[in-house]
Amino acid sequence: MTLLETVSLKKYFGDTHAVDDVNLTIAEGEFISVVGPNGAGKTSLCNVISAHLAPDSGKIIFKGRDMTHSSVIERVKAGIARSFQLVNLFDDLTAFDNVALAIFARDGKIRNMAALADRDREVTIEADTVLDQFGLASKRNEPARGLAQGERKLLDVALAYALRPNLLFLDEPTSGVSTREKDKIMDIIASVVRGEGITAAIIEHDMDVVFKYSNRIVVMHQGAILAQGTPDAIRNNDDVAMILLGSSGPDAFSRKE
Ligand SMILES: Nc1ncnc2c1ncn2[C@@H]1O[C@H](COP(=O)(O)OP(=O)(O)OP(=O)(O)O)[C@@H](O)[C@H]1O
Repeated sequence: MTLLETVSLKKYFGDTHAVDDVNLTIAEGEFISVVGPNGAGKTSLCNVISAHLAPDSGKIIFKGRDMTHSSVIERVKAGIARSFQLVNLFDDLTAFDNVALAIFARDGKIRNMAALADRDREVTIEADTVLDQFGLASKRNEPARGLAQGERKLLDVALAYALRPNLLFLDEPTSGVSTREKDKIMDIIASVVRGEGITAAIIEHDMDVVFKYSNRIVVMHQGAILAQGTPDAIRNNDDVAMILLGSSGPDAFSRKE
């Protein structure tokens, strides 16, 4: 079943066509990657889908509802959450407090102090479960600023996950970490999203990560979708290799350390 559909979506910055007539459909349960050279429009597309940017024209349909003009909060409530290229943590708070705050933010208003105390117990259990799912239980009481880069990336994804989305959009979840850590981070993310039946879309530059974890790859170039298909189809698409790596053929995609 279709979860998200963009219809002729456009976002221009002056003469720059950051998102140019994008028709993207994401089905429930998919794990897609959005790839493309720097400036292709990947983050702009994500920003428009999450309401961090308003489109110039086009539509965003989520769960069959037209959400084009809805706010970030309305989209989070509907089930769209995203993480950012640069992690967005409260650095002085512990890993636990970061997750607990995301859970409280998701729930909104609390009626009275008794309700707050009850909720506090539930949130503690839920936040500890989330930390455990993301392999961060042993870092529970450490301030976010003291965590290693890979742990910070995971905590950032955990905050988006704590919003209980149906669609989780992750902007470069493995940027700035070593190749070995990338696989560890992606194994954890893939296991959580698949285990919970969450639909995921990641923006990613490392094609080994993209080929390993995606069911479908969407290639953007100059704001538009240049190609999309299974990892095998994209691996063997010479136009895609030319655009992404400036060379042709499947060998262009082997990881270079
Ligand atoms: N706020 C903005 N104001 C003006 N131009 C912008 C703005 N945001 C993005 N752009 C431009 O829109 C185009 C698409 O940028 P975007 O960041 O979406 O690409 P990207 O594919 O995510 O790139 P990268 O892989 O480098 O993150 C680029 O030419 C960029 O300079």
